[in-house]
Amino acid sequence: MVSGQSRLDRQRYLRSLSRLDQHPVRSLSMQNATILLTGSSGQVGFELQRSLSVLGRIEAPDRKTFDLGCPDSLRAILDQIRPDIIVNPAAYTAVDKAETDIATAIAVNTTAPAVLAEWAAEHDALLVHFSTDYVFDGGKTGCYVEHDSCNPLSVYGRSKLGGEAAISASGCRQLIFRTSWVYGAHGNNFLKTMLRLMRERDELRVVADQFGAPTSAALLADVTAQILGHYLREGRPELFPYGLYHLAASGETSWHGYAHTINRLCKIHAYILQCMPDSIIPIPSSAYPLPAPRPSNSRLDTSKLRTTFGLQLPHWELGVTQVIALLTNR
Ligand SMILES: NC(=O)C1=CN([C@@H]2O[C@H](COP(=O)(O)OP(=O)(O)OC[C@H]3O[C@@H](n4cnc5c(N)ncnc54)[C@H](OP(=O)(O)O)[C@@H]3O)[C@@H](O)[C@H]2O)C=CC1
Ligand SMILES: Cc1cn([C@H]2C[C@H](O)[C@@H](COP(=O)(O)OP(=O)(O)O[C@H]3O[C@@H](C)C(=O)[C@@H](O)[C@H]3O)O2)c(=O)[nH]c1=O
Ligand SMILES: [Mg+2]
Repeated sequence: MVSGQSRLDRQRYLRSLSRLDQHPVRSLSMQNATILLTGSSGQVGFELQRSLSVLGRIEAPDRKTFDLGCPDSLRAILDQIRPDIIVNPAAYTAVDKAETDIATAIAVNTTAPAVLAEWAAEHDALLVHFSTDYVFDGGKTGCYVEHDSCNPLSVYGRSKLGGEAAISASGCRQLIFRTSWVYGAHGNNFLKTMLRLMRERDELRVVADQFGAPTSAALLADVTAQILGHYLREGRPELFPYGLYHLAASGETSWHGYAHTINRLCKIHAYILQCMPDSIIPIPSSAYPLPAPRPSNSRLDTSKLRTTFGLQLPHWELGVTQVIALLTNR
């Protein structure tokens, strides 16, 4: 039986073939690829600058030059750089602030990706985009697969879903990686907040009823580079398995479990000499009210990505161990 999703994938595939008839396929290889990278000052963008550097020439304009908050200004820069691949980790990621700064969140997370996708469709470029577990409401039992229906609980989630939808509707060559709970040595994240709070406070209270997989920016960047390597080596880009993929580290935990592991690893590294073994208190989400509700289930099923590209996704604790070792100079 052909599922609704497979039918949609097939329709998109046929649409992309008909566009390829109109525009002859550009010859592309690792030697001559130009990659436009957005958000290079962010967690994922920082790591992508490293991992993509072996694949081609990277153009990484800062936000003054390439401001996703002003989507109308983007075409001129795209016409100038003429990228073969656009990699877009830039986003409005302040989940609570987005609840009141709605117009900016939508400009950056929905309208700008739509412009990038239109340009990519017109120029046979590939758009690589990142999205989030927060497109789901968390009500599912078990892991979310790519074609599960979305129902974001927050403005951030809605604006990111809008970006996905616009890219999908453009029919451009596209890879959308939905991921979760990103952290890295560079940039701001929950792991770094915990390290700071563990030094400042005697007691931490962390929600224990939201589940997902902390995913390192380095893992996202490495997997993206692996997959782009396939794309650049593929002699017939019309055969490449474009689409939406869940991409997260394996295993799962709660934010409380994550904080507990950070604390344990810090003890191993003797980073915080006065550790707080019993002072990370599990609390329900209701005891930690925030402007934007978070989904209670952020678990992403990554089978599609692993089987399509033949990749393994390491356990989340491995990346956390590495980042803590980096941050504590061990
Ligand atoms: N962080 C997370 O936990 C998760 C993130 N994601 C998604 O992964 C992707 C990467 O996230 P992450 O690296 O953590 O994000 P960060 O918040 O670390 O970085 C965001 C980047 O976007 C840039 N940016 C923000 N606004 C604009 C703008 N108006 N014009 C140009 N650039 C802008 C920032 O620039 P500047 O430094 O100048 O502000 C920064 O470089 C995003 O798509 C995000 O939605 C998905 C799941 C979880
Ligand atoms: C700092 C802190 C947070 N929390 C809770 C609040 C929240 O439910 C959870 C995570 O908090 P944060 O605000 O750090 O995380 P948040 O900004 O919600 O992280 C999200 O960012 C966006 C960009 C994504 O796409 C998501 O995948 C996810 O990573 O932990 C505590 O319970 N105790 C604390 O001391
Ligand atoms: Mg946050």
